[in-house]
Amino acid sequence: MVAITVPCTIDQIPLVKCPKAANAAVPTIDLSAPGAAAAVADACRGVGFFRATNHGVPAALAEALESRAGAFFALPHKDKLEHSSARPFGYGSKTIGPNGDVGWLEYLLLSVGSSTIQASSLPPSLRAALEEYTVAVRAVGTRVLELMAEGLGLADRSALRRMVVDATGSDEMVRVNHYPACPLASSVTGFGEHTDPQIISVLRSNRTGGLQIMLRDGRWVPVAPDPDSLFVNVGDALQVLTNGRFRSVKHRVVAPEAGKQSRLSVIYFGGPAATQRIAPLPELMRDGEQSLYREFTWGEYKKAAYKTRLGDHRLGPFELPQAVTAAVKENTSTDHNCSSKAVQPPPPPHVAQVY
Ligand SMILES: O=C(O)CCC(=O)C(=O)O
Ligand SMILES: [Fe+2]
Repeated sequence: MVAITVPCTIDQIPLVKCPKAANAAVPTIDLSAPGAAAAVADACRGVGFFRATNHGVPAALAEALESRAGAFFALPHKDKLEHSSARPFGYGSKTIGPNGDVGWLEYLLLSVGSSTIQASSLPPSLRAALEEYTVAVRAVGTRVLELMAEGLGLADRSALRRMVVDATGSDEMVRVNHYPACPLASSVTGFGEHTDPQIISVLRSNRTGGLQIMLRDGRWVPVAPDPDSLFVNVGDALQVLTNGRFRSVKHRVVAPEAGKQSRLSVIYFGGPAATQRIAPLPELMRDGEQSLYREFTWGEYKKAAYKTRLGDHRLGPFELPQAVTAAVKENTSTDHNCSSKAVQPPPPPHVAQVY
């Protein structure tokens, strides 16, 4: 990435440096089809990302949210700033987290408690649309977590779901990202590369692309937008719970170029309660298999992660030595042209922010 200096309204937003690539062949899984559990597990073992169809979220809910969120982002900047007081939650513009990450976007980051959005000051129609959508997307998260447990062969099909949707004090969030077309340059970072920290993320966007994922061989590839589908990605906590069987996928967003429609995405993040112990599920461990990570609680992870940058290797401090050796072997065998930190030997032990 190369930093550019542009007028202060943009500040210094890095460019994304990557050759043009064909759209990713994202695994597509019909959530209600027989065999969905095995397909989900395959996708999570592979790229760590899949497209979910037949997910049950009514199109009207997503469209209502899209139009109300669009109206919110069209408000004068000073009106939107009134919603930015409850950091890290609320409205944000161009800065992501407290540690210097910037992107060509504005967003609302909201905490979900008992299915309700914790943001009483939002315009009531937006809040209502967010709540309805959140209830529906949580149900998708529940179904996906059950399919994951089944696909992993866990006897207790509720083992993952219980950590997120059934747990008191679980760490669920909804984020609405708005990426206006960027008039000053192309390939401008919308949302810098990162992995999502939680257990799962469920994303929906409008018809404007920009999302890219990193394949296992280190290549960055664009994901074609599809407003009728939901995209699920494995988060860091799930990578640990499965002792690396499921892979937390690196992803990023490139801002739309001048003249293009804005990108609007809504992401549900399903994380556990602060006291939840995060360690490989004993039932998954084969005889003699060693944990790749030292045990931590979700609260410890978040605390460490808040101190770091978006693209940092946040699981690093929790990896045990054999995990680092395996990662070096994998990374040094890749060959590609994209600039990316993930194909370097693992960085020193520090972690990225949880946002
Ligand atoms: O806006 C997007 O499409 C993805 C954003 C993202 O990765 C995130 O909010 O964690
Ligand atoms: Fe993300």
